[in-house]
Amino acid sequence: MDTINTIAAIATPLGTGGIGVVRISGEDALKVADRIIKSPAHPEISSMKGYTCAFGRAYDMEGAIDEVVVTVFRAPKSYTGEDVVEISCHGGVYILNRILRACCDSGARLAEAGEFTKRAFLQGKLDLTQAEAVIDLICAQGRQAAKAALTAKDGALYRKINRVCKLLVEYAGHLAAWIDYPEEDIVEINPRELERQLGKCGDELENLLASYDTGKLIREGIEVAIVGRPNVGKSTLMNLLTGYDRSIVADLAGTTRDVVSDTVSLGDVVLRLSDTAGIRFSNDPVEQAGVNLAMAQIERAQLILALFDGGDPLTKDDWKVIERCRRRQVIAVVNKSDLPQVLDMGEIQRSFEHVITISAKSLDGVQQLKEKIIQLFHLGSFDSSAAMVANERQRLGVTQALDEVRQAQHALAQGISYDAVSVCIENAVDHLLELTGKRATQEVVDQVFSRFCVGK
Ligand SMILES: Nc1nc2c(c(=O)[nH]1)N(C=O)[C@@H](CNc1ccc(C(=O)N[C@@H](CCC(=O)O)C(=O)O)cc1)CN2
Ligand SMILES: Nc1nc2c(ncn2[C@@H]2O[C@H](COP(=O)(O)OP(=O)(O)OP(=O)(O)O)[C@@H](O)[C@H]2O)c(=O)[nH]1
Ligand SMILES: [Mg+2]
Repeated sequence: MDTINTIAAIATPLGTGGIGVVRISGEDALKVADRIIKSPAHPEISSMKGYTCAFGRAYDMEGAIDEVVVTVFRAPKSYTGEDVVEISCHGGVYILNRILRACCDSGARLAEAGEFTKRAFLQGKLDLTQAEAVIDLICAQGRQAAKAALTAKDGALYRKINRVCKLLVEYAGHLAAWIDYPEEDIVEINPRELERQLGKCGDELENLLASYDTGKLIREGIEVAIVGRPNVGKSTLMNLLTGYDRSIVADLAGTTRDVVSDTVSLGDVVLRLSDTAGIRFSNDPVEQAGVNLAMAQIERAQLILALFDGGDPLTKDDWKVIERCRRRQVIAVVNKSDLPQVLDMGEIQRSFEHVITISAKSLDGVQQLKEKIIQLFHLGSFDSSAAMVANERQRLGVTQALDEVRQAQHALAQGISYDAVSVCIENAVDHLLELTGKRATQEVVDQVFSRFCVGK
């Protein structure tokens, strides 16, 4: 057991920046600050009020480290619920590390990953789903993902789970009373009515699960492979979508060799794009290796943009691409619409459900391509202000709770003993309480916070 209960960490990214923050939390946070900060206006940081700041200098044994601004938060009104001191210094790796070391030499210890938020959880500031939303906020790459994470941080999922949980506890209590004191004057259980109520709880849990796949796409982005035979304009499209010269474009067939990847936001949607080598048979082992990578990318992708050259007839290599894309989520993109069109569109229409004609040169059709992607993944109907299940842990917990609720319903319908019904409902409650962390094992809690970075 660690005896030092005051933690410190660098809260900002370790790099060069305008300012950087070292954060201290715990009962000795103010004492630690007293030892390393000298502020002309506040000789004792520990006598500052909560939510106030002061200008000063940070010192260690060797002397002054930097000029800083110190912000004081007093328990319980802080992120962690404990006394917190934030030291804002100049944003350099050396200075940040030296101030952190000074904190540790003055009564703090290094924080573990996620320990600040874990303390907020232990102090009851957040439930586990809200803590998880903090990481999702940090990792959000687009508007929808950030909004959904903030909704969860505000407790939308927590409240929903809590509501269902309360109802189930009520039913379980009623059943238990009925089972234990059948001869007493307890309102009789109407199995049909209870079955109906359980059905409603089950439906709520089912609705939560329904948005999981779309939410995952919004959070993590869609893995998109841009493929096609050489010279159809894959790299040109890649550059157009990323907005800069990410890939080399040349009139030479076989220009792209490696997989070139980048992440872009198209409106609300994050695409994890991969530009690939043109698919054709080649005697050049290096080019062939690139083609193999392209093939592998097709297998991995959630969406394939299969490019064709509208200004050329279909070739054997085009057919290879068509074969590879069968039974996959594909948009056929017929490029170079600015050139006289000779491509057999009939064949393309027969081979692909979704076909978009564009010119990567003149940008014609690119907007339609984007809209098609949003439409294909049902991202347009995504409601980021609704409660939703945001990760595997939550999905599993809700699924297990739902399973128990459905079993309870089934048991009622079959006229199986109230004992069995009651056990199922109690199991469902257990799963829900583990989700919010009200009744979670140390392992579950540690697992959640192990996903955090140090300083959060
Ligand atoms: N400087 C700074 N910026 C930050 C944070 C921080 O800790 N420090 N945050 C985190 O890393 C986030 C903000 N989160 C916070 C959450 C709660 C409280 C807080 O003081 N809560 C009190 C008072 C609430 C109230 O007045 O209603 C409380 O919960 O009792 C502070 C920051 C993002 N920006
Ligand atoms: N006219 C016209 N030319 C285009 C268009 N898109 C790309 N090109 C040209 O087509 C040639 C090949 O483009 P790239 O983007 O390098 O083609 P690629 O598919 O990446 O080729 P590889 O990497 O060799 O497989 C270049 O000269 C581009 O300028 C278009 O929409 N219209
Ligand atoms: Mg290329």
